[in-house]
Amino acid sequence: MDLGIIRTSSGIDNEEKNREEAMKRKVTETIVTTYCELCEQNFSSSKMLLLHRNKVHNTAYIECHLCLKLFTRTIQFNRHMKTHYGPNAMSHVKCELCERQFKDKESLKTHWEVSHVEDEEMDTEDVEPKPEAKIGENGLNKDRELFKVLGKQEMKNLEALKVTSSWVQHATTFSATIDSSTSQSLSKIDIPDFLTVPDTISTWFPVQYSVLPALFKDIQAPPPLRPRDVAIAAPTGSGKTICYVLPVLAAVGSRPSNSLHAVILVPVQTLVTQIVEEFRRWNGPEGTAKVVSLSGANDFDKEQRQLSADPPNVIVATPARLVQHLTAQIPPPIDLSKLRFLIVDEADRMGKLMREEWLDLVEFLCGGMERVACLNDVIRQRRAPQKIVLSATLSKDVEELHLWNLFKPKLFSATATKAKDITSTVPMDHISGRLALPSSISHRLIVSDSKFHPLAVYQQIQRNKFNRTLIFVNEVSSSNRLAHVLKELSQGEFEVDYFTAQLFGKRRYKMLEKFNKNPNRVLICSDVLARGTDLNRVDCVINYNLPADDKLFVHRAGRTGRAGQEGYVISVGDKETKRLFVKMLKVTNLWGDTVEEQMDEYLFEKDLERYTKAIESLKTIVSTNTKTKNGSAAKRSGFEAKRKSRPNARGEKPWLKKKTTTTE
Ligand SMILES: Nc1ncnc2c1ncn2[C@@H]1O[C@H](COP(=O)(O)OP(=O)(O)OP(=O)(O)O)[C@@H](O)[C@H]1O
Repeated sequence: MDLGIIRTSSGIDNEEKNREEAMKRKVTETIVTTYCELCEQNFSSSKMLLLHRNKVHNTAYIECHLCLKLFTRTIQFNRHMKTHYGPNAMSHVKCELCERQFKDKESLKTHWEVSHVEDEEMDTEDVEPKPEAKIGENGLNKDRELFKVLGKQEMKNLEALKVTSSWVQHATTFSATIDSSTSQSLSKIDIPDFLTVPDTISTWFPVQYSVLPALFKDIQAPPPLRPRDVAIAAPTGSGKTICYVLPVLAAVGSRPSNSLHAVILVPVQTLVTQIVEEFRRWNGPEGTAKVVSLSGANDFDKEQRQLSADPPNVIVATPARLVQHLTAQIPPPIDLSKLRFLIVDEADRMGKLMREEWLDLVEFLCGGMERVACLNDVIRQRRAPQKIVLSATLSKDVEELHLWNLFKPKLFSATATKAKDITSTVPMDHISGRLALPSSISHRLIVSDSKFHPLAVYQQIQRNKFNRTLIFVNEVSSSNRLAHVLKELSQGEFEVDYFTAQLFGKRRYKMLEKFNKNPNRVLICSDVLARGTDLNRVDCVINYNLPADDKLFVHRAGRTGRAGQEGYVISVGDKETKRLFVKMLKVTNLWGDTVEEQMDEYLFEKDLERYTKAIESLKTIVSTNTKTKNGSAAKRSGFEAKRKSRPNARGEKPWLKKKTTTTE
């Protein structure tokens, strides 16, 4: 026996021990990043999860044959191929057995040898004909319920399964339509007597009547462990804001302590001011709860001083500004350890990177809200804040919902609106099972030559005598030009303003206040106002440029027809844009009730003269602007030359120094 390899039993044991310790270390080190909603198993990477889902739950995935990345949805795979491998990336050779794509015949040949050759050998056996797929009692293909026997490779086309979380399927539903039959009287819900009901509120809307009792119950009789998180999916303008304003004020109470009770996060500044206003409406003039807004509209240092001098009970903020305050100084001036509510309005607008950008930090400062894996976690996190996420287009996608790390979530979802029922064949990608416009909104598409679009918009406003009109454009430049042409055409019939993200601070609110207070207004804006903004009685929303997707169409349209009032949406386009528009809206049947109106050239004749004058004056303005821009550039260079000609701080004129020639 070679002495070199004599190993005492202890030697073997040590090795075993080291190996076990290494395994334990590896297991503990693997950070659980994701888990399977269906069998609650944890996985160290989304790729492992996808493979598990494909193997155990038969959900399909598509693998990019070039970078081997996995996708659960074809649309993601196509987008990946187009962005990474060019527009014709998809036109590759396809393996007819497993339908995988390969960039050329060579790679297909190697793939075939690797993964199908043994099949051919196996095929030489006389394989009995495949039995008819037996359908189980739950309507699933019984074959698919059987696990594959190890060592038996069967490449078969897997059907994509729509994986929906159980809590999404068992939602508490309410009517999406707001009228006298679905609203409830105020006496049906007991609200704390220190809250003042605004005069405009006379009944509870369906979403409020469905959500408020559940949240008030968790406040009046707190459960032994943390209360269940809540998700709310209701159409635009259905009164979702009050669903969290009242519970937060009730939790703060009539004699508030100095601790922070609630943080409300919204995607844009305009919403911060609007929600603080809603708190003030219910909080009454004395205002027991101290509500503070943190956003780019205020000065950062002033906000910091206010937070340290007078700690608030409620913070309404944009995520970026909140993180700025939480990381500006250690310890942060905001104490999240006693938070009762963490609320995110327009949740689907926060984007996929929100967990990296702010959610992890906020959860860490709330005392840790890691994914609950056992009872010990539940007990340790019993003081964690209750999360409430809301949106009119909350996504149903399991991965997106998974990002919120909701604790035993309860979903409150609107049922289909009367006018927009959708057949079951339409892919339901949104929580409420459908993208829906409030039934009080009607949509009209004006098809005309693109050079007459401003004139078509003017004629629609003039013909329908809209009192307040919101016009959405996609570029800032078109808002200025459209505003100029409409001013020239209207000649004082109505006021035209334009609102873009370039407007800062108080000017935004002054513009909105002017629009809210005065009649006969037209406000041209970008999508910064598309979500959540609650403007006073907007009669009509005009899509001068098409929205980027169906969700944005719903949010833009939701600026009108709020609280059950009547609203009109007009989209302006030419034949090409109509084709794109129909394609975008047909999938979720938002195109269902659209009325199409063809505006031919003869309809514009009566205003053609004024229109050409308006275009001429616009051209002169644009050309003068470009001249001034060049001029200022020239001036700037002239200014540069003058600046250089002046003596420097030491009174020297370095440019006069003669170049000293070195003589050897
Ligand atoms: N019970 C009620 N009775 C009368 N008006 C109400 C009631 N609840 C809300 N409103 C009014 O309805 C309008 C829309 O409310 P809110 O902004 O909360 O809707 P929302 O669902 O948040 O809309 P969005 O999805 O666009 O954010 C507001 O002007 C609000 O004052």
